[in-house]
Amino acid sequence: MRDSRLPDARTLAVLRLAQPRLARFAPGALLGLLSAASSVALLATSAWLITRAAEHPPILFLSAAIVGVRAFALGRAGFRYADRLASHDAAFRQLAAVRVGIYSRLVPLAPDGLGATARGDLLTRLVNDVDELQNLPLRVVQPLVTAAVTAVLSVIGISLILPAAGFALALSLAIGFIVSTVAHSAIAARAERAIAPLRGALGDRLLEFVNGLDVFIAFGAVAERQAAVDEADARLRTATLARAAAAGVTAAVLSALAATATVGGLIVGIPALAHGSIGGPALAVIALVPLAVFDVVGTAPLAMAAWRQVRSSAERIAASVPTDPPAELPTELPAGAPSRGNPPPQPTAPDGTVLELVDVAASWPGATEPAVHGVTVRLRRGDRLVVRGPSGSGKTTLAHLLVRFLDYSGSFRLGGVEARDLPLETVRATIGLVEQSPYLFDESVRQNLLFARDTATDGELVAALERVGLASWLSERGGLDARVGDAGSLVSGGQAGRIALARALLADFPVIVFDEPAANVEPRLAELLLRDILSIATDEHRTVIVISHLPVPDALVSHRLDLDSARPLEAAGTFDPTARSTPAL
Ligand SMILES: Nc1ncnc2c1ncn2[C@@H]1O[C@H](COP(=O)(O)OP(=O)(O)OP(=O)(O)O)[C@@H](O)[C@H]1O
Repeated sequence: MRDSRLPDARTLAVLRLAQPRLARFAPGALLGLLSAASSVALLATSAWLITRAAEHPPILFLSAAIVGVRAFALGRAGFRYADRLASHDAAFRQLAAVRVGIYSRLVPLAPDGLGATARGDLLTRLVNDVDELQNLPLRVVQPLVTAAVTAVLSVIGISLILPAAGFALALSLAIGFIVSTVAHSAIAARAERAIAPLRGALGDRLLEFVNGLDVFIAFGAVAERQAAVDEADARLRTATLARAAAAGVTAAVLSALAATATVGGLIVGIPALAHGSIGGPALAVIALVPLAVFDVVGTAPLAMAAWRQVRSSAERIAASVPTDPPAELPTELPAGAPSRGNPPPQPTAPDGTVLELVDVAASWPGATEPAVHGVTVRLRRGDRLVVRGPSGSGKTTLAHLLVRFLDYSGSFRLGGVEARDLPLETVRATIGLVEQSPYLFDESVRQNLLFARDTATDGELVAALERVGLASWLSERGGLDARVGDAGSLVSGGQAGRIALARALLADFPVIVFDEPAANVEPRLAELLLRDILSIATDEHRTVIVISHLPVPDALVSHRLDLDSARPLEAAGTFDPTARSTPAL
């Protein structure tokens, strides 16, 4: 059985991270215990008081109990409130640590180590599964501790009044716990373990549905995809219903056993009353206290159920990040290690070289063959390299290795320093990548640009937009507050490309790589965009690498690189740095 297995080491590490340390957990647990004890004491004192009052003793004999009832009633609510504050505060703080822990393990994988990860499922792991972990302290550990301590103290208390009644209470509590836990597990264990993965599947299908809506509408596949979402939703609902049914059955079993415990107390208590070994008020306590104790102990079977869900979420979180990142991804220098070369603020080697690749190759995670290989090129400040090659020849792969999304073999030097000896941050501050479909945030134009340099003034932002030919567009749209829409849906492909260019200029990368910057632009405007990119870069003495299948005039190009996958391995992509301005395409 799956539940009987111990969680594996990675799941245990996630669970350990989710459980607040003792100093934080103890105040909430103690307050919760005081609240539960107040509940039981309130019922015991009330039962004693009402029965004793019926005997008409002098009021003096009742005053302590009257004060007790008030104190326990107030204490129960007050301790419960304080418990909620303390235990939720501890759990939420812990969640922050869990989230930061997961993000810091995910970031080194992004973006190329997450290619095979379903984004909707990843989102539910980061949101719902992490949220589920708060239940470890709140709904698993604390209720079990409270239930166990309350049960033991109540059995001791009742045993002091009448040992046989104490034994009856202990027996019914044990039976109640075992029967309700087994019943709950039989009805809902499988569903509870399935809820987190089913939630992930639903998130995934929903995200796919929303993201691909235009394609689904165009191909008449909306109904089919909607059915897929409905099916995932129905499976999740079935599992949730099974969980609710199990909770209902558990509550019914516990109520029945609480009543049985009361009857048991009366069965052993009435003869004791007849023999005069206990009084009427004590009998009332023996008969009624089990009701309050079962109220508290009844949370234990639900805690076992919560444990199944917490464990399933912890397993999913542990599995969302591989133990060892794929070898194809770059590794960061060890923390605190000085970079083996000086970070190049002006990334120019003494001989004037900005960037040099010698026999460079790179592979995608899990691939058996390198996607690009044998690339040799040397660029100086202000050089403009145009890379071309057939589809699949490794142009995007080259762009990704240049910004260190992928690791490389061979030599890749930046300002004379081997790139793998520099912190990733330094490489990415030196080389900027403008991707084929540049991502625009659903924000104003201003925010999309400030993202590159948050200290820029409005004047600098407008100047950057003017520089990339967007001045009239900007005034038509009403200035920097204009929205660009979700993923740039309110701007054209060419405008998005220009905003991305402005962003790269503002970020002030000494080297900028453009991956098919004109891919989504009609031919005439595409040529104009390419021209602008290369001439602006020339004016600003930046080094520019443009991946493009479109012809680029010789006058704008200083180097060309052909990545022809049809060529033999040793000759592919080799560029002779002495041969400047090779024939135009
Ligand atoms: N994320 C990825 N995971 C695994 N393999 C990939 C990934 N992206 C690309 N590849 C593979 O790497 C090889 C090179 O792809 P790449 O995208 O670099 O080519 P490209 O020259 O940019 O093509 P295109 O002109 O069509 O954009 C291809 O065989 C491709 O299937």
